[in-house]
Amino acid sequence: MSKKEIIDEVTMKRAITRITYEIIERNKELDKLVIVGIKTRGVYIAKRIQERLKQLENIDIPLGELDTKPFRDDVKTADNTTEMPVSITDREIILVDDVLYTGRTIRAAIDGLVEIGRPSKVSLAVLVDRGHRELPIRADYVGKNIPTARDEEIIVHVAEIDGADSILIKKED
Ligand SMILES: O=P(O)(O)OC[C@H]1O[C@H](OP(=O)(O)OP(=O)(O)O)[C@H](O)[C@@H]1O
Ligand SMILES: O=c1cc[nH]c(=O)[nH]1
Repeated sequence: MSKKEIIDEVTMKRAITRITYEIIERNKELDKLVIVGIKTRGVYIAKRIQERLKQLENIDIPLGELDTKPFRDDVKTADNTTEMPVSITDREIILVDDVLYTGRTIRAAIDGLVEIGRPSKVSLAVLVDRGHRELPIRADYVGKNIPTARDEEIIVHVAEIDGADSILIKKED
């Protein structure tokens, strides 16, 4: 097994900045947005986007933290640790995650959202799309498309949890 860095801190920051510019370009009513990070690491990517929107547009967009575990189709947990600071009904949600793979986490995330409100629109931003979808789900904003083999793994490190920002690929030898 080998682990190799494929995206460094600077390139990861640029990718998040580009996603933020695309969100600004495609959303004329920024004050309707709610950013929702998927626990765990999606929350930290969501916070970076929120900070960049504040720097670029001087706007405070509310940020929620979504627990998808109670809505999974494999191993479910009973308690829901979702934290949402505002009502999401009639708001435009930007769901944020670090990696998009099979799409099953996003399917669960949509269930988690509709349980607490009725958004007028839900879009998806991911730092990495590694392919291999098992459901008809696609991202609206993609930081990096990284083609992978099924037996590889993409590992996103964020400074807040892992000590530094970086994206690694894990391969079986
Ligand atoms: O498209 P999928 O096949 O559902 O895979 C993508 C999900 O897998 C990872 O979550 P993980 O469960 O490893 O949690 P983490 O964010 O806490 O690392 C990643 O953060 C995505 O949420
Ligand atoms: O490679 C993968 C697949 C799912 N989730 C990850 O974080 N990485």
